[in-house]
Amino acid sequence: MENNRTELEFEKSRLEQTIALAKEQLDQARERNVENKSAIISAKKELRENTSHSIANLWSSEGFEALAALNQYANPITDKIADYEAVENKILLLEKMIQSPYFARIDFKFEDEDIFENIYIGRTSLKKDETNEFFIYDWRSPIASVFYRFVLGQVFYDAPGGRITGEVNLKRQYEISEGELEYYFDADVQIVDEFLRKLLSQNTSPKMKTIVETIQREQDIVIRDMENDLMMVQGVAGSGKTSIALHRAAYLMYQGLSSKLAADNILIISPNSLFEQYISNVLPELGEEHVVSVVFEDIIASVVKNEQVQSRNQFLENLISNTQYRDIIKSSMEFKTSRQFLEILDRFLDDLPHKWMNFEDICYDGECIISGEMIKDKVLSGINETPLGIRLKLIGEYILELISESKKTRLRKSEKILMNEEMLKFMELDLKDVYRKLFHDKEYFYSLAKDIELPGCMDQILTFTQENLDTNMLYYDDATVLTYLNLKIYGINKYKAIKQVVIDEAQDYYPLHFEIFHLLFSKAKFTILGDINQTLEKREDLSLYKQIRKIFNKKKSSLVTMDKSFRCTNEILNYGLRFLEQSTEIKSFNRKGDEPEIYTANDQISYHNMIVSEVKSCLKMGYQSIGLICKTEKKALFLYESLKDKADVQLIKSESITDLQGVFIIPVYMSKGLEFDAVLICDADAETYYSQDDKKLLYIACTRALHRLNLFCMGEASPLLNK
Ligand SMILES: Nc1ncnc2c1ncn2[C@@H]1O[C@H](COP(=O)(O)OP(=O)(O)OP(=O)(O)O)[C@@H](O)[C@H]1O
Repeated sequence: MENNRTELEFEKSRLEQTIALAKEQLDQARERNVENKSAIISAKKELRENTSHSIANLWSSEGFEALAALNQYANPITDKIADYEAVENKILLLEKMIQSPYFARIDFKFEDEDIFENIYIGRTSLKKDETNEFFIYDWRSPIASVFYRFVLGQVFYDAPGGRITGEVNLKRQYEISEGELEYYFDADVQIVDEFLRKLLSQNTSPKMKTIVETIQREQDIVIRDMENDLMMVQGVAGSGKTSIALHRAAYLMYQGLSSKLAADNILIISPNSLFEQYISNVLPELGEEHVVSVVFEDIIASVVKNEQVQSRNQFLENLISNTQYRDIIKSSMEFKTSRQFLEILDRFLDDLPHKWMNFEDICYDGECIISGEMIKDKVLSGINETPLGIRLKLIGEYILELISESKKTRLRKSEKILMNEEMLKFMELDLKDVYRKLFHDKEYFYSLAKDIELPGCMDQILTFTQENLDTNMLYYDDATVLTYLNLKIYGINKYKAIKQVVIDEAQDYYPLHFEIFHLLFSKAKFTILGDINQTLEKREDLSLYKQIRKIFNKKKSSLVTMDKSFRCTNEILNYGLRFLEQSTEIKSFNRKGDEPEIYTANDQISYHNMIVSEVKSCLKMGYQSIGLICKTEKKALFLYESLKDKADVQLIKSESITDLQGVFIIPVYMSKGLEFDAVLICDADAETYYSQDDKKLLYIACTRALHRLNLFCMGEASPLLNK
């Protein structure tokens, strides 16, 4: 008892000291930014006073001096602004730190020393400048890995200088809020599990949360991996893949301090904007504000310009809806993103300058400057070193030089543009037009596809694509192919700086997508996370990861499997398992809840009443996020129209961006990656869910629920619900 009291006193006093130090540094940082601010204002004034004339004259004969003068005044401002921003960032971190400086402590003794040191671990580090003493270690620091990976006893961790061994005789966890120590406990496996179970049984928040306090050993191994150029994770629903992806990005940033990795060197690729919004809090909470995140459509838009492209959500809506086009859309996507079609595309690319370009003689003032045959030779001679589009540009410039020479004077800019538009037009490639030709000339298509295995419905795919390409919209599958062709023909510089790419929900990409990632980020390292059981309208097995490995062809790669789900209760997880064809080993965190129930109604009114009554019960139970999942957007819209006057519900459509707090109606493909306290699968009838692919949708829908899951249907329940 006495001992406990002194321990508590010790912890309280340690917390006070830590907060006092953080406050001192906060005051200093604030002071510094007051100074920075006034320095920026006066430097700006000086710039205005001394350079206003020069800016106006920038393009005149004294332009260069004006520019130099401008630089002389502008550079100090830029430096001050950068410093101001860095200090602002520090202020934010310190403000958070004062509220809750650390969450864990380990007492660690280095192998060759006698004394155990108290290592406090928090979201960011705190060091006393005068003594260099660490009051808090960042959770990403090498020594902090001991907390995540070991219980008590002999331990080790890998530091930049090599492996360090030692001993741990205490592991303690804290709950500190608003600067007050709420409680602490000394951790052994059982207590830690209990702590985590309690944490997981809380209600979800509108945005994804960090998990720094409870990262599991196997998760930590992936987060900190620096050995592999390609790290792949196959993890069951709710096993923490997205959490790992984000914590890994934060870890890479921390590591980047020594390897000069900046925020714009990391790219996170998310499945859609809603998901992007859902995860947008995690990195800032971990102190990393600026990591860039994109969705695949952003990539398409940056490569295929000036086209109206069908969104992925629109594509999925068509793919999943039970319309006459469902099969052909699916076959077309599968084929166009397959290795077989890739081979055809590569043959087509080789063929472009032979078959699809007419090289004409270039004549100027009655004189033949260069023959078409010669241009063609030049194009073909360097085709392996430089992409075709770039080569054509270079040769175009060379021809303009030849014309200048024959004219014996330099061509003016306007003349060059005119010649490009008139004489060299045949050297331009309109890729969409060329791609259209591939599908319009069936005989040619089949000649290219010689010896390649084609799907039985190849003819239908050709006709379907022809028709689509004749519309104003570029369909998602064709836009993906055109992105590939564009990259092969022109290359791209935009993503040259990217050194680390993190791809979540990898199971939804096809081989062609991975080829595109490979072309875009040829020098980058990849972290790829997915679940072969959560595909949309496609079958996957572990060979997905083999394919990825083959496409990226990295020196060192690894595949880690995660089979423990942190999200759902036992009952929900077990219910979801019935939809998996392959027997998958999934462990739950042994959290208990109610068994999911199926409710059927014979008419619309009682069907809607049942749903409204369940929503009310969920709200009464205190659940803050409730997801009403429908198969498609069309069905979601219909349900919304029927319920909106009976309950406070919101509809999530293709491009909705919102906080997930409240009651939502959402199509299943948009619910991927998200989670809700309670889920109602609203259209679990036999007409809606019937195929093998639909089973995966049901699996995805069920595993969105943390605490409560129920299924509703009008008419006959889907036979897929039977075990
Ligand atoms: N180590 C952990 N400690 C606490 N919570 C965790 C941990 N790992 C995961 N979780 C929680 O489990 C839930 C699922 O995590 P996450 O969304 O990252 O899983 P996922 O594998 O990406 O799921 P899905 O594939 O179904 O989208 C989240 O609420 C997350 O906070």
